[in-house]
Amino acid sequence: MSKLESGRVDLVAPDGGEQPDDVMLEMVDVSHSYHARRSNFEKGLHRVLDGVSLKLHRGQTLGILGRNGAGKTTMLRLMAGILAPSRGKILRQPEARYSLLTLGLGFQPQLTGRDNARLSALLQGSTAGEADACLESIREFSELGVSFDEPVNTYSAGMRARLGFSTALQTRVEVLLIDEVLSVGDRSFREKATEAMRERVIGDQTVVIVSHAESQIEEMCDVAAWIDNGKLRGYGRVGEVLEAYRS
Ligand SMILES: Nc1ncnc2c1ncn2[C@@H]1O[C@H](COP(=O)(O)OP(=O)(O)OP(=O)(O)O)[C@@H](O)[C@H]1O
Repeated sequence: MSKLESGRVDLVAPDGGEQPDDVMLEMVDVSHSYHARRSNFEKGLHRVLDGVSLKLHRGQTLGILGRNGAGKTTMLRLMAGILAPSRGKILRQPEARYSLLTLGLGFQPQLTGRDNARLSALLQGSTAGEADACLESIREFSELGVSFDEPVNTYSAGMRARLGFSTALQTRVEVLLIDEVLSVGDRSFREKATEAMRERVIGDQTVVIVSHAESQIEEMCDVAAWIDNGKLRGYGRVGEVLEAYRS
């Protein structure tokens, strides 16, 4: 893997040169706008991100900070390739897998927890054998007991969160993009989930985390990006960015 890939078409870095192998993702002057129904946005567009540039190196854990509506989830969706930027480029390693973990989304309510877990694993690129092999770990970690084999539409919000997190934890991809998955469930499960995620990010896993829990960002991340009003207001070592964010 010597070059980063932007979307499905651009196979070269913006300057046409080689990107170092350890850069797993690069955002180059990325802006994103949504079509707005409200007329107070210029030309019917709501610009959520404005000229954001950053690089994510292999093994780094990047925390994204910002107030409600700052554009954090949008940024993760752009990084995952679910959204295409309105302007700028997002470069990825062509052979690496990028997976966005969010809770509560993507479950088929009529299917059981087990079948949803299997489906998620398959959608994230596992083979049928790999998906089946991780079901027991998911059942055990989720502590759902017999409910694991009940339809998800009978679950409470907390039970869905347990299933979502336990499934996400099994995901084996090169770049893990995590949206607020550690802020749900009851306290004991949250602590267990945080500990499991901490073990995961300490290794050479490349991770991007969005969380409103500043302490989690401080503890798990080595770099942070602070998004404010669509712009990158701070980017660098987590301690320094957090200090600026809090002041
Ligand atoms: N699909 C969409 N269509 C139109 N506007 C959207 C869409 N998704 C998000 N937005 C708007 O974009 C802005 C940023 O949303 P985003 O979800 O990225 O913020 P966030 O920082 O993750 O917020 P929070 O911390 O509240 O989860 C918000 O003003 C939101 O209303």
